[in-house]
Amino acid sequence: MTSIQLEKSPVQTPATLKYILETSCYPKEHEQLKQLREATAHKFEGSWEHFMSVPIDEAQFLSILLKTMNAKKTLEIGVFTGYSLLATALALPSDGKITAIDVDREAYEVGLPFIEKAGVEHKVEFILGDALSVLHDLVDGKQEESFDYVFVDAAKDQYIKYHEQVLKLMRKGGIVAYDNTLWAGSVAMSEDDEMGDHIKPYRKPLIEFNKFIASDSRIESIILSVGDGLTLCRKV
Ligand SMILES: C[S@@+](CC[C@H](N)C(=O)[O-])C[C@H]1O[C@@H](n2cnc3c(N)ncnc32)[C@H](O)[C@@H]1O
Repeated sequence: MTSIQLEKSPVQTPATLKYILETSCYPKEHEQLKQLREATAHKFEGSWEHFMSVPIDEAQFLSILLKTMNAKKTLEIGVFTGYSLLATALALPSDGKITAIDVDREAYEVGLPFIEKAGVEHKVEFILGDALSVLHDLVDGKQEESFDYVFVDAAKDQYIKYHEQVLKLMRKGGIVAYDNTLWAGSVAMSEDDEMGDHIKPYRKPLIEFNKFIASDSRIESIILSVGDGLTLCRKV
């Protein structure tokens, strides 16, 4: 797992990231998160999906953020096997809720036993479906201004569209976190630079998203150099 995270980080040197993981992250990782991470690595070994879970340092950062802001009602867009979902559920109080959206139930079911073993499945409502249409349903279902925190980690070319709906759903002062906004460093490269085939298609949409967010006066925002780039937005 260490080597996967090292390949994934566009901003840390391998030595610095190894140091962060070994000194700060692995010793504090919840046992069920560790087991979920290992089960995911085993199930998807050798495939590109191997890289989809959020890195441990990012999950631990978000966990502290959730606790600091006393978040209770949360939303996750893009679940995969549930590493960020379980990290969020563990950070919420016992009456906290996380609505989790994904088109892939099979992947969610890989992580579900660990969510159950951690005793936090009662906080999770999994909704199978396309994120954008579920977001519209939530808006139509009168859930506006009710979410404290939203984590976005699904289709990278839909982020601007998600943003419009998410802003309606979030309360003032709420936080939305967008994952992968540095996209393996490609957002800072030129089109002709060498990059993997899986990186190219989403480079431009993410550059556009980053520009859009920087000029959106409805939020305060910052791109953090955590993991593959994490943009935090606070609704003003
Ligand atoms: C990067 S993974 C999420 C990783 C997850 N946050 C974690 O920590 O393990 C992206 C997920 O988004 C889902 N996804 C992609 N497009 C989607 C869409 N249009 N609607 C809902 N889910 C989508 C994929 O099925 C995949 O599980």
